[in-house]
Parts: sequence; structure tokens; C-alpha cells
Amino acid sequence: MNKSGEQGYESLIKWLEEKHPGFKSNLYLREVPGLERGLTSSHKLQAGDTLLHIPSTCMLNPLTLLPNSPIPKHLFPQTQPSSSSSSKASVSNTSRSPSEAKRARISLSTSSSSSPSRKLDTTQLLTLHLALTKDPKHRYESDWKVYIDTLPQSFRPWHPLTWVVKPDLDEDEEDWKWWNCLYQIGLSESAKMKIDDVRERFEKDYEILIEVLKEEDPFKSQNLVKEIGKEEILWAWLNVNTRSISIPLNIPGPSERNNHTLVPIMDFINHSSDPSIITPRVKQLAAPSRQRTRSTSKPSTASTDSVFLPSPPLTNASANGSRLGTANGTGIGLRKADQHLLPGKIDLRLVCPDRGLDEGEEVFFEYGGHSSEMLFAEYGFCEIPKTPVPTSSKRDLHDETDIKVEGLNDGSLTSVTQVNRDGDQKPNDEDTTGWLTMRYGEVDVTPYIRELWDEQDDEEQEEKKQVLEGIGCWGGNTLHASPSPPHPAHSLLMTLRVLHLPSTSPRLPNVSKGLVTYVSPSNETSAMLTLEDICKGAVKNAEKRSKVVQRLDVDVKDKLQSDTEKKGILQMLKAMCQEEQVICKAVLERLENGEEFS
Ligand SMILES: C[S@@+](CC[C@H](N)C(=O)[O-])C[C@H]1O[C@@H](n2cnc3c(N)ncnc32)[C@H](O)[C@@H]1O
Repeated sequence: MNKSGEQGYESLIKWLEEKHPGFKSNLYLREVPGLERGLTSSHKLQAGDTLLHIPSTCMLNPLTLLPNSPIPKHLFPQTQPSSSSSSKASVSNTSRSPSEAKRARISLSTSSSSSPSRKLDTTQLLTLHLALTKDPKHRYESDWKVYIDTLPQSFRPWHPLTWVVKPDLDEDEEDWKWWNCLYQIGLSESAKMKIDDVRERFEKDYEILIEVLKEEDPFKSQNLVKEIGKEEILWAWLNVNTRSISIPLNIPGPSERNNHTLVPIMDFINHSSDPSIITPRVKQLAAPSRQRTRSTSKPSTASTDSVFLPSPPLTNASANGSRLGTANGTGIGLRKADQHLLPGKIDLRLVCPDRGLDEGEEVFFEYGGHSSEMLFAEYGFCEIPKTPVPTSSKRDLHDETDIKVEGLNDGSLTSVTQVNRDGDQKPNDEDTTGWLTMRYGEVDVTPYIRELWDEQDDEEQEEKKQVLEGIGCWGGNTLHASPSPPHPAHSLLMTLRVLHLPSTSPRLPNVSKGLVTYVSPSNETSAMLTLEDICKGAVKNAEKRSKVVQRLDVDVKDKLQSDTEKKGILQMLKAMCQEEQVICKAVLERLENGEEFS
């Protein structure tokens, strides 16, 4: 870690200790090659020890911002009326359904004047708060400045959203063209779809925030829109979208847009899908009623065993997205037994797993059950499997260059490597079998299925779509590595079967009632032949892309020795091509063997 990074972290710890009673940490920040920074244990820790205790007061969300924010109060999202909530936020008397919330957002974006009914959701409000700190005249210094100083300073060029959002400055455009070209030629169509979805979310929020800057005082009278532009909003938005954690704030509307918070320190935790190393025990604790002196803060006894697994959010297209949330993607939902926990007044405590932690061992969360493409589109990284290693070989925790995680408990062969943005970690070309045991190994064949839909006439499309929606099989056009053996998702199989049925078929009603999954031998043969075509097409495309990426990699190595960031990203793209080929080939092999899928 560089000196300013170290100082920033120390200042943050000091701020938390002085201003936020209850804060406790047995973790320290360390620069992990390729992951920038990660949290590691400061000494040997045992099961149940506290790794981190984060008081609700230091979290950055609409409830903690409201009392002192220069953002007009009427823009704040409203909390839901609740007898148990003592939030100071304004309270609405009706809760809006997600579609109503969406409509409200649409009307916001078309509203032409400042209106007291204009409301931002949590994502937009946090983005605005962060972006305001970029005012060159320093009129919006944040109470969370010490924390904000520890956030990534830039997401260009490594985050793929920045490849599709042109930089403000002309002088940055030349380099950007390389990355934009990489988006065009180095990614699968399904990865591009996921990045496009992120872009769509960003652009909508950007438009709304620009309107707020233009039309709401004090921003309007300061002509702040001239000072805070797309770059600042992009930086702020990506910080919110790659670092915030789902937690109930009692704000109605789509939870993934509203019930999340930035959590100092906890947001340094990196992702792993390897169950043997993730540290999943996060307890929610009712925050003690605090006066701002350390002596009065006693640890709450009102803890729950609710497990909090950071998992990415739900997005419009994919029911997936980019927020560190919970295992079920819904945030830390309050169960009945937990209702003494007041939304917005919940401390988080991260607890040492049963196996204990060695000194210097990195702590990981699983951001969610996400495919490589989803992790890449939302967070700008992916995992790759490493060459099999004996389960007994333990990594040298003191070797800072060794970030691989070895040996799953179940004796399977996979070991997950965090792909290094500096390009040191490479996918293994000789032995690609690791992909077959990746927990979330996946190929998304939606673009191929879309082509098949386009061949059907409008009426047929609509009828069949309804059938698939009715049985919960609309979307989900994926092949999976796990559980082994590699297989098409049930929804993909049903889609292929329905696509091959004439809309007049008497069997369609039974399919739509869920009475039939296997339609007929001839339908099955057609569906399997199409699946075979899709897999072959995907292998071919991945091979082509892999060659393109390889050529770019050689170029970068030859001409731009210093450009380690490009090399790192190219390794990730290469890894994703490999994953696609390996999983598709394994499914093809099963098809050739005449195996049946259900
Ligand atoms: C919540 S932050 C984690 C802390 C971050 N490493 C930092 O330095 O601030 C999420 C970001 O960390 C990085 N990251 C997290 N897990 C990773 C992994 N397994 N491999 C590579 N990068 C990872 C990605 O850049 C991601 O957008």
C-alpha cells in the first residue's frame, strides 16, 4: 500500500475510534496484489472472536446523512411508517410498489422544475453526496470525508462501465478508444448485455442527478452543474454500486435501490466463492442508544444469528446486480424474531469463522452467487480456477505475492484464484478442468436464444413467452458447471422445448400448467439438436475471441510493457473465453453420449 493509502486508513481508524463508540477491529488493511486492498487478520483469531464491529452511526446512508446534509431534505427518500422505527427521516403515509416507484422516477426525470415531490432513491442520494465532495470550491465537505478519502480514486480504465462511457476530456479519448474497442471485440455478447444493463442504470441515475443540480437550490444558484459533470457522477456511482451493502433502512420501493449503505472498513472486504475461506458470519446487533462518549457504549446483547452474506443486487434485466447484499439478494431482511432491530440503527459485527483465522489471513465475503460475467460487469473482476493442488498444501500466509486459495474441504480439485489486475495470475492453458468444479461456473446463451425468438412471429412469441413465464422459466438461459456434471438450466431446456412446439400444439396448455416438462421424443430431439448448435456456436465464438484477446495481449506486451492494467484485464477476458469453451464442450460431450437432461 502506498504511503497516502496507509495514512488514509490510519486516519479512518482514528476517526472511527474517536467518533463512533462501539467500533472495534481485529483486522488491518493490506495491499493484496491485483486486488488493490483487502482486509487481513491482525493476529491469530479463534472461532467467535469479533473481527469487526461497525456501529450504525458511521454508516453512510440516507438516515445518517439527513440531520446535517446540505442536500435539500425534500429530496431524501422516505422511510416507511413503522411503529418500531424511530428514524428522524420524513415519514410517508403510503408505501409505494416497485412499479409506482419506477413511475415516480420516470416523472422525476421529465419534471422541469424544482418540486417538493421530487425524491431520490438511496443509490442516487449517496451518489449525489459523494459527487458533491468533488466540488473544486469545496463547498460540500462531507462529515464522512475521512472515509471518502479511502475510496478508490478512479474506476478508469479498469471498470468495464468506463469502457462504454466516453470521458469528458478530449485528451483522455485516445486511450479510451482502446478500451471501448476491447468492449466491442473482447467480450461475449452476453457479457456485453450485462455491461449494457449497468450502463442503462447509470445513465438513468446520471440524468436525474444532472436535473437535480440544474433545478434544485443551492446547486442551481451556484451553477454547480458546471463543476460536477459526468466523470464525477460516474466515480461516485461506481463507488456506491461496487461497495455498498444491503441492510434494512425501512425505505419502501425496490430494496436494491433503497435499502443499502456504505460501510467504512467492511467495504474493503474482497469476494471469494470458495466456501472454505469465506467468512460468512455477520451478526446484526441493535445499536445501543449512544451518547457520543466512549464510556457509555456497551456492546448490545440483542444480537441475532442472522447471517449476512454480501451478495450483489437485482437489476432490471437479469435479476442480478451489483450490490453487496445477502445470500438471497434481498438485503438483511428482518425476520419476526429480529424486530427489535430498528432499521437504520443496526450495528454489524463480523465474527471469526469456526476454523479460526491465522495472523495475516485475508477475510473474504461472497458477494453473491455470481457468474464470471456478472462479477466482471458489476465489479470489474472475475475469478479463475488454478491448477489442482493437494488439499493439504497450505498457503504461506506471509507471502504477500501468493494470493491463491487452495484446497476445498470436499477434496474437489478446484482452487480459486483472484484474478490479478496487474496480470500476474493467468488462466491455466494446459489444464482447464478447474472450470468444471467452479461453484458458479456458467455460460449465458441468451443471445443465441434471442435469435431463435426472432424467428418466431409476434403472436407466437407472445403466447410462448406467457407459457414460460407461467412456469417460471422465462430467462435463465444458462449452462452450469455445478452441481456436476455440467448441464443446461431447467429453464433453458423448457425454453428450447417450447420454442420447438407449434403454438397450436395441444401439449402447450399442459406445459403451461406445469403438468408436462418432457413433451415428446421428436420435440426432445429438436431441442437437443438446437442445444448442440448453440454449444458449438458458443465454442466457436469463444475460440475466435480468445485469439483476438491473445493478439491484443501480445501487442500490449511488445509495445506497452508498463501497461500492467491492460494485461490484467486481458487475462480476465481470456479466462472467460476458456470458461465458455470448457463448459460448452462438456455439455456437448454429454449430448454426444446421448445423456438426457431434465
Ligand atoms: C467492496 S470493494 C473491495 C475492496 C477493494 N479491493 C479495494 O481495494 O477497495 C470491491 C472491489 O474490490 C475488487 N475485488 C473484490 N474481490 C475481488 C477478487 N476476488 N478479485 C479481484 N478483485 C476483487 C474489485 O475491484 C471490486 O470492485
